[in-house]
Amino acid sequence: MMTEPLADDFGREETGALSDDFGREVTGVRISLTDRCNFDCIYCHNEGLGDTRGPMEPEDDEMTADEVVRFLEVVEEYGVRKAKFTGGEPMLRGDLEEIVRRTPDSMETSLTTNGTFLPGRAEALREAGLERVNVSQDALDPEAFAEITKSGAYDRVLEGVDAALDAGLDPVKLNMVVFEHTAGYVEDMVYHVAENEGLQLQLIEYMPELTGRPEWSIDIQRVHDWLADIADRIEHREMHDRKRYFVNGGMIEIVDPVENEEFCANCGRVRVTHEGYLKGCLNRNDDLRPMGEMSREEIREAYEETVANRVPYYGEYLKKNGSGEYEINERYIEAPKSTTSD
Ligand SMILES: Nc1nc2c(ncn2[C@@H]2O[C@H](COP(=O)(O)OP(=O)(O)OP(=O)(O)O)[C@@H](O)[C@H]2O)c(=O)[nH]1
Ligand SMILES: C[S@@+](CC[C@H](N)C(=O)[O-])C[C@H]1O[C@@H](n2cnc3c(N)ncnc32)[C@H](O)[C@@H]1O
Ligand code: SF4
Ligand code: SF4
Repeated sequence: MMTEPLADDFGREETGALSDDFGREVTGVRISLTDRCNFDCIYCHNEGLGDTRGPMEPEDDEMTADEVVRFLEVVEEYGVRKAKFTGGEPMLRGDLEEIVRRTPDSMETSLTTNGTFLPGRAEALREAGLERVNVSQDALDPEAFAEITKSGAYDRVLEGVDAALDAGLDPVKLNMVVFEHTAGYVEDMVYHVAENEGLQLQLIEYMPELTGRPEWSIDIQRVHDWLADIADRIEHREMHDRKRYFVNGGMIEIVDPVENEEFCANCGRVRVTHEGYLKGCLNRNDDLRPMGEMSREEIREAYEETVANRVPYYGEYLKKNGSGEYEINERYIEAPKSTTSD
């Protein structure tokens, strides 16, 4: 089947974006607003920061709204045109609407959430300037959902998806982690998004790097092959070189970062932890860089250094040895380039 390149969806027009030594421009930031969560998904990587379990109350170490906005204003100077808010559960932040409202207008603003707090807040988020939302929904089955998320909030999540659609936060991407516990629900989800306007599906390959349990992984190539057979059309997204399959009018995107050098070679995002550390790669915790007291000058310095030190995880930070297995490139063991935290 013909695969068509997609129009640039990653804002690589003349933005003045910084590039790393591997020619990867950074045009997006992904900000964790908290590492607290009301779910306890069995697979959760928490954006590479460890366990989400713990108290639900706001914590002192979280960046304030002012700090988040200052950071966004600074990286806007560097051509960043996409801001993604995530967590933990970002909707546990009562000031999310304020943060979204104060996000620079030049940025496409989106949110990844478990959906439970969207009823009652989706409208206000839309009014504040949020453009779209990704909602995690791993199955169309309340029992499987409860087993995976350790929560009984299935109906509430469905209400959240409806609230987002009603508020015009579309397309709503349903995020489904594909692993042993969900593989049997992929087909249902594919037809679910085909039948429901405004929905898209994002099938995320289970990443065992930070969570352990490699035995839960399934071969994502099988899902690609099945979709390629039934798809009317296939596109490539510039971000991460992700594939998008169109089935009966529904769009299904596969996020397959595990041992995927092409994915890392097309990675143009810097992450920020809820505590205000810059992070060049989801899978690493040895490249965290504090932004000090978050003065504009400190943010600029830390951001420039972070971009300059980014390396593709698969293919450079990890390299294949003689037996074809990935191991840490000696360069990054001998000369760590950053302050290490946790
Ligand atoms: N390894 C790796 N995984 C990623 C990366 N970006 C996204 N993912 C995986 O995909 C999950 C879902 O991403 P989302 O926050 O919903 O958004 P997205 O797909 O990155 O972005 P949009 O499709 O533009 O909304 C993440 O939590 C990761 O598990 C990345 O740069 N590296
Ligand atoms: C860490 S959550 C944070 C936002 C929000 N709490 C949510 O669940 O959507 C962001 C995304 O990461 C995905 N995710 C978490 N752990 C993962 C893993 N081990 N492998 C692949 N994706 C994972 C989740 O499914 C979710 O879509
Ligand atoms: S809802 Fe999101 S942050 Fe919370 S445990 Fe699940 S994947 Fe992790
Ligand atoms: S370098 Fe690879 S693993 Fe790291 S954040 Fe980018 S795509 Fe993910």
